[in-house]
Amino acid sequence: MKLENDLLLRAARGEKTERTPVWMMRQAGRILAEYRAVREKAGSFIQLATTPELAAEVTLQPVDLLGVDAAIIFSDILVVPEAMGLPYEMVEQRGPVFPKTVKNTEELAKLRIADPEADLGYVLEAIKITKKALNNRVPLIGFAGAPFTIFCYMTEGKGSKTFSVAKKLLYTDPVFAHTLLQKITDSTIAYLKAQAVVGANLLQVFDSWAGILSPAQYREFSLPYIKQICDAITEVPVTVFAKGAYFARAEIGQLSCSVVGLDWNMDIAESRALIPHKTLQGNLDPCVLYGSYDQIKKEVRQMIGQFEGQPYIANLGHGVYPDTNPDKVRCFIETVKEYSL
Ligand SMILES: Cc1c2[nH]c(c1CCC(=O)O)Cc1[nH]c(c(CCC(=O)O)c1C)Cc1[nH]c(c(CCC(=O)O)c1C)Cc1[nH]c(c(C)c1CCC(=O)O)C2
Repeated sequence: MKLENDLLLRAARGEKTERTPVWMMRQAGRILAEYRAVREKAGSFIQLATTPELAAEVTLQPVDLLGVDAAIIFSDILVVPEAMGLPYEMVEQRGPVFPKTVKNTEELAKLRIADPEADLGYVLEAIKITKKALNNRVPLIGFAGAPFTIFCYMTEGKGSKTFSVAKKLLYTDPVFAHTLLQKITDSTIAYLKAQAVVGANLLQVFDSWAGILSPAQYREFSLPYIKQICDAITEVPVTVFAKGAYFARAEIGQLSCSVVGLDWNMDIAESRALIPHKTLQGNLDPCVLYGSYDQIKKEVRQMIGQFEGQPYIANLGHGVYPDTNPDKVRCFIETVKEYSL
């Protein structure tokens, strides 16, 4: 079925579009009172994420309430470790915690390759419900974490500024690290393919912790696994967003993905020179949305002007912060829509 608004997909394929498509990482979430109400009703983040009807409901909210050009399925990157046998908890005000972690060969041997139908059926069901409710209005984005970012959580057990427990393993036991990374990669490929089969129109890979690695470590422990994912996913376009990996932009540009996501530390002109043949996505500093309406309009126009001439999808440089005023978000989205390339 043809989508009414397929700007995102055409831009992802490198086609010229009548205007720039726009969506926001973390658009389905706490910025919206309507999200907070559904989350309240669900009882917890995990209840919400594992109840397909409710996950679909909050996925649709930003399309209806903010006017974005794509929906992104409401879930989390940490559902993959859970499907491999390592459950997580979401602690209020603190974030995700894994009661058990993986640090040695015995623990690693107990993990399975995720079976999407058996272990992640609730996400696939949420995608099906969302697709029906969207009724071809806009594309639906599916996603997964990049293997290195998932490795960080599975070994460290919680968020961290340095992820030094995870990084230590890269130096002390590279064989263990590669074996775990491969298991995560195999699980992720199966999961992303399953998302495409049930209707995801584009898949984004989030390497949120790429920036903690040295260029050499990134080349050894992250890029080869993202490459496997990009090569395996032939069903729909893929976006690679590697937060903080400014040093690897040229190599990321060589992957067989369609879109490269930029964070706000990445200079736009420099990024275009390094990645000339792909669609770029990004990269407004989410803190700009704390500014005045005039400041937001000025910054957004400046950003689009710098991307002009290359296929482009407007977004923030990372997820929107939960205390952002939704009216400022609407200003961001409207300004992109008014500025036609
Ligand atoms: C690293 C990472 C995680 N999750 C995710 C990433 C990669 C993207 C990034 O770098 O931000 C991805 C993610 N998590 C969530 C989405 C939903 C879709 C979207 O709107 O983008 C997506 C794409 C929902 C969520 N995932 C989480 C929330 C907030 C929890 C809540 O609503 O109670 C939401 C809406 C929780 C979460 N989940 C995670 C953390 C560190 C936290 C706690 C921090 C926080 O609270 O924002 C892990």
